[in-house]
Amino acid sequence: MASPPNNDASGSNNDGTKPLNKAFSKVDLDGHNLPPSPAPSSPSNGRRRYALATELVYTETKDQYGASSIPIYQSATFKQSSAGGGEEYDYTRSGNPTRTHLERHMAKIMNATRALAVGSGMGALDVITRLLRPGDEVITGDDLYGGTNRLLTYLSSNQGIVVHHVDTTQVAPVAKVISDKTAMVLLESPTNPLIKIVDLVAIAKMVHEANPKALVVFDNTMLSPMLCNPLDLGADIVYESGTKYLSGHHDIMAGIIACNDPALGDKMYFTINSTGCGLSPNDSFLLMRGVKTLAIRMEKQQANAQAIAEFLESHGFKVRYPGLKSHPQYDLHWSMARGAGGVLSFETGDIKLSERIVEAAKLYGISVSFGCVNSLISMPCRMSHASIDAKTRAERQMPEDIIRLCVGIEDVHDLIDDLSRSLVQAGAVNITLDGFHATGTAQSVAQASVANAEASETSTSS
Ligand SMILES: Cc1ncc(COP(=O)(O)O)c(C=O)c1O
Ligand SMILES: N[C@@H](CCSC[C@H](N)C(=O)O)C(=O)O
Repeated sequence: MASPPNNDASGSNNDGTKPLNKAFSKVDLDGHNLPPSPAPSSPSNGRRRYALATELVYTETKDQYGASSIPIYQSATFKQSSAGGGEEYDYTRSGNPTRTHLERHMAKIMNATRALAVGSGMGALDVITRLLRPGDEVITGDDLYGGTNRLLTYLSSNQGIVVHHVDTTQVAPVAKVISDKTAMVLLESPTNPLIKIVDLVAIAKMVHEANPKALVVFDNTMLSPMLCNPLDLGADIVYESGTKYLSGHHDIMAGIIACNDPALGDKMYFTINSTGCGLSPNDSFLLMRGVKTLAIRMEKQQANAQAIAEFLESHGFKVRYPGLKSHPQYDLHWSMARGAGGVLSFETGDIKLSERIVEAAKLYGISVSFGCVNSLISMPCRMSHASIDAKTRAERQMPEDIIRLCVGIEDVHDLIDDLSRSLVQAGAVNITLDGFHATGTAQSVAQASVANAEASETSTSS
């Protein structure tokens, strides 16, 4: 995993569990020292016995033939021994053994007592927002995944829900709008695509004090349970798009919801059974198979992302990535997370230039989504966030030229070579004797961003 800022020798594993043997647990496969957990203690609540990488692959299947991989129970119905029923399963919409196996595994991985698997990340948010009633208020961020923004806009236009979009990187803007009508505070971090960091711990504390009935809901798609356990940091409900890191191969759509309150879990299960959005047996199997390699994929993806972020920054681009010390919320990120993840974005200052870079790339597929084993490149304002109208994007200061890189597990030299070639081919860099440097617009964007960061540092310290 990438290194957090402080490097003491407290002796816990990088996912917060206690090592049995310090000598081995603090050395990774390459013999480098592993950093200790920067996250606040991150207790396992008694559900996880081993380090997360071990728990991801360790499962107990209860199968009559001792199958070591959960079978796909591809059946809509289950026979009952009598008309009275009473068996665990009757109908796959209500429950299916393959899905149950995945849900129990995910609960363990997410430090939850209950996990629920549905057909997509948006399906997960739909289930969660059905806890709301007309007149309820939701507080959320001003840099949100486009689909989340679209669902919230629908709820406010059609379901009588009031939605406040505020800057959730700080507590004060949330505290300003919280009231006894607030039913939900919906957070996402790092935000997609501006890679802003949300202070979950401080916001959850403030929300629970100001309105104990309000639920703090956290979208952990960008980090995955490998890097962050929001339930340990104050969230009441956490959800993720299983389409991304959890499954890891962009071959399924899935969503996972987790919580520690049995009553909340029952309410959300009621919605899943009533609406029929539970994950199919086949996709439950694929998600179960994919999640076993999450630790090793994430380790490689974020090591590659770190190298690419440093490469771009060293050549004068304004890069947004929480693994870079230049990220304005670097310390805050590392206080909550065990790694920086595999998504970064950078600006060029020119939409056409960004288009040329994206289209010149060969190894990076032009595609939405992230978290899969192969690298992707996109222009969020045209693609993943196109459902946010241009005026709102401008109000929220989303640069139209922003390029998002979702880094995979390829050889990092190939990835950097392909990016360098694309930058040169697009005319984004000048080649000089001492290497190459961002040209005109890209360079002035980077310089302006340094000037802005220095100005905001001066204004906060004065
Ligand atoms: C941060 C985030 N949350 C939720 C979703 C929704 O997930 P899905 O596409 O699986 O519905 C996405 C992407 O789609 C996302 O980027
Ligand atoms: N056309 C889709 C776009 C999906 S974006 C997927 C992913 N979350 C990302 O950020 O790339 C839609 O309208 O939802």
